[in-house]
Amino acid sequence: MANAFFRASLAPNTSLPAVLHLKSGQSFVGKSFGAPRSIYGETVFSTSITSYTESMTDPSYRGQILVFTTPMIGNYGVPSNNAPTDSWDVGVVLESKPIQCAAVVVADVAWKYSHYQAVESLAAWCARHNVPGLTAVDTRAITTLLRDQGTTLGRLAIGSDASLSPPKAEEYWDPSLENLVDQVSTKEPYELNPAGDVKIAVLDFGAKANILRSLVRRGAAVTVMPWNYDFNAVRDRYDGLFLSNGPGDPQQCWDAAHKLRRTLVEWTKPIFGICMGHQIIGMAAGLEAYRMTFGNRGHNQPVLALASSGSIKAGRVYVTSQNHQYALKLQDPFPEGWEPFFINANDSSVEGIKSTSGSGKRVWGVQFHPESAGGPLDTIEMFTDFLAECRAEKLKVPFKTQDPMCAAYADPALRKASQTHTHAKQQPIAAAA
Ligand SMILES: NC(=O)CC[C@H](N)C(=O)O
Repeated sequence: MANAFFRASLAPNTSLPAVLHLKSGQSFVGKSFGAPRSIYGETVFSTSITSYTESMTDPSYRGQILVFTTPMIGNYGVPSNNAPTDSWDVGVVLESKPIQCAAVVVADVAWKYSHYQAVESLAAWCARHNVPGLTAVDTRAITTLLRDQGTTLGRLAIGSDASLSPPKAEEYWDPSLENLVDQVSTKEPYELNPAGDVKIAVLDFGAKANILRSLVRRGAAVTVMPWNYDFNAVRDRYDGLFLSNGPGDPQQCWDAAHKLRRTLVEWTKPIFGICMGHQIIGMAAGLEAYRMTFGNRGHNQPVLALASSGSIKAGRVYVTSQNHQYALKLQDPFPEGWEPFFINANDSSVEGIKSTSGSGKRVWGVQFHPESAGGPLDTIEMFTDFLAECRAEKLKVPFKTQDPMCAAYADPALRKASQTHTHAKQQPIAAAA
C-alpha cells in the first residue's frame, strides 16, 4: 500500500529552460522550478544539509541567489507557516512570512516529498511566493567557482529569457548598494509577551523569528523596534538591548552604529547582538567591518571560544549556524574595553567580541547564530546568559511602577501568567515620542 504521507508534487514547468549567468562570465544551463520569473541577485552557497525552509525565510538571505551544496533539496516538503496559537506565537513557524532569498539553485530538486507536517512541495512553495529555482545543474562546479572568485553577482534567466545572451556587466544588480535592512525591518514597534518579567528592546535589522522565540521562551517581554529607532530616547524603560541579524552590507546601517555609540557611552545595561547586530556593535566600538571572499553560510561552522562568559567556556569549540558575507577585522590591539570572544576554527575570522570585565559594560556580539533554526544548538544558552544578566540588572535598579510600559509586570496575575510561558502575542505599541 502506498505511504499515506508520501506525496508527489507536479512539476508544471520542468520543461522551461533556465540559465544561471555569473557576472564573471560563466553560465550554467538547467531546468526551472518554482516561479517562471527571471531575477538578478548575489550568488552565494550554503553547506547546510537540512532546514532549507528556515534558510530561505531568513531575512539575511534577501537579494541572494542561494546555491545549496547538498545535492538533493526538497525531500521533506514545506510545512504550513501559520503559527499554532498554543505555542510561542511570534506569528510564523519558519523564520519570516515570505521566502526572502531571490532564488534557489539545487542540483536535484525533490519533486516528491514526505513529511507529516508538509503541506506542499518546495517547487509549489517557490511558485506561490514568486521565487524562481534552478535545478539539473552541477552545484559542485558553481560552488568551486564561488569559493575561488568569491560571491558573484548573478542573473537567473527563465523560459524565453534563457535563450538571450548574458547581461552586460553594468546590468547586474548589486544588493550591497541598497539598504536591504530598511526593506525587511519592522516599520512600527510592536511587543511580544508583554507580561514577561524582564524588558528587552530588539533593534530589528531583519530578525529571524527564532531569535524572538528564544527571548520570549525564556520569559522576556520583547519590544521589536525599527533598525534605526532612537533607542536612546526610551532606553530607561528596558533592562537590556538586543541587536538582530539582517541582510546586506553593515555599512548601510551606520545610522544605527552612531546611535549605539552613544548608548555604549551613556548606558551600562546588558547588550547582545547577533550577526548584523554583532557587526553594528563592533562598528560602534571602533572596529572595522570588511567583505569576506565568499562568507560563511551553513550549519557546521566551528568557532573557538577565546574567553569564558556565562555558559561559554574558553578553549572549547562550538559548532554553529552561520549566514554572513561580512565580518569584523581582527586588529591588534582591540579598542580599549573590548576583546575577541570567538574565532572561526576554519578561517580565523572574528566570530565574537565582548566588553572586557574591567570596562564596566556587559556587551556581547557573535557572528554566528546561537538560535540555530536551522543548525546546532551548541550556543543556545547564550540567550539564557543574556537574560540572566538583564534580570540581575533589574534587581539592581528599583522597578518603576509608574512606567506604563512596565505596568504589566506590576500585576502579580500577569506576572504569574508570564511564568507559564504561554503569552507571547504580537501587540502593536505606540511609537515613542
Ligand atoms: N545574518 C546576518 O545578520 C548577516 C549580516 C550581514 N548581512 C552579512 O552578510 O555579513
